[in-house]
Amino acid sequence: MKLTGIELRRVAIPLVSPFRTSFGTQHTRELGLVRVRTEQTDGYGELVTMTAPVYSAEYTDGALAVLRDHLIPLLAQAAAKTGLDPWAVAPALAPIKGHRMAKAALETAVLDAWLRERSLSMAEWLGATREKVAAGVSVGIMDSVPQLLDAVGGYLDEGYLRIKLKIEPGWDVAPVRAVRERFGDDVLLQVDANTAYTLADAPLLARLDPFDLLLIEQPLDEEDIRGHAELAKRVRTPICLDESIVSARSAADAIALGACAVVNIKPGRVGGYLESRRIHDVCVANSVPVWCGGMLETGLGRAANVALAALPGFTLPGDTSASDRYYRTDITEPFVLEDGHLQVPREPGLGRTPIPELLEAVTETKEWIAL
Ligand SMILES: O=C(O)CCC(=O)N[C@@H](C(=O)O)c1ccccc1
Repeated sequence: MKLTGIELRRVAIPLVSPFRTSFGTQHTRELGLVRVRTEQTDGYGELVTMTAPVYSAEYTDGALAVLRDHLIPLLAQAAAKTGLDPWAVAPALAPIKGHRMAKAALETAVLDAWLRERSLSMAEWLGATREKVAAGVSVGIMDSVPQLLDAVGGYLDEGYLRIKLKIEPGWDVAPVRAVRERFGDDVLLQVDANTAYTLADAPLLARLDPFDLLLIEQPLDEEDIRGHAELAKRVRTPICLDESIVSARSAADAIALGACAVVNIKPGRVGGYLESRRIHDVCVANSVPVWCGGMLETGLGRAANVALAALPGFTLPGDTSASDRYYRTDITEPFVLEDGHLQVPREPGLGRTPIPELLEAVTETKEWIAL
């Protein structure tokens, strides 16, 4: 596949409500967009970095710079010789260390274009086995328990099949207890700490055990694999890793060390959808259930995540919520919750394309790089 140029955009989309996690509160989602132009079509990849490097070391302006100054020149060199297929992208970018979200955006754009040229859907190419995926929803830290209960009640009324509560020290046992007392024991419920605790908090985290949670997500520092393995011996609730899992290798290591019983697969965090499928395969081989995490993606990244979540090993509802969980207006045709599920796109490529006037309305900067 011959590439003719690449466009980088920085977009800023207002959130329908502030989203608070243990590392801060977001009012607007500032992310990047990569468009790869080939002789026949366009391909899109979403850059899921945060505005600041608070979830991981990457951040949007830095990722756009590394794309412009390092990753795209390398890709252009590889493409100039033999054209480019999706599985050749990661090897071409390997000389650059890290920057997995930036690499994921570029690889996904190339994959999208390659699929569109062949009228293949992402779901078909990945090996999806489902036509729709169960949708969970992530609920931020709130100012009060009553406010949280209103939010959870609203999402359950909308039909979400799983509730994920963000927690941090001082906002953990009480909100979980309140949700259980109000909505009962049958609601699928899990918590996400985003690395906010230490092993010394094991007794506190064990106080979550009576609430029959599906999992506790990333309680400790992303580099504390041993700590998670020790914590798993001191709490009954299954440990799930997010920030710690950056590749199939790190997933295999964490599983072998007993650091996690569940894995959140986030394509941007692990360098793209090809590596995501490898992590899925490693987890399935170890009987470790996986679910698809989210980075408040627009309909573009959301479409790819829904296709990924349709693979057989994704047995838990993921953070693949409807578009209106975060955005009043998505930049693509929105994803709509239907009986607690999202339909897996079967159109060529990601199955969603930006609506030009909506994309322009949220574009802060854009630049074209001819190849
Ligand atoms: O539904 C979504 O897309 C967001 C799910 C979610 O809570 N993501 C969290 C996370 O830590 O997993 C996150 C939010 C914002 C930025 C980074 C991560």
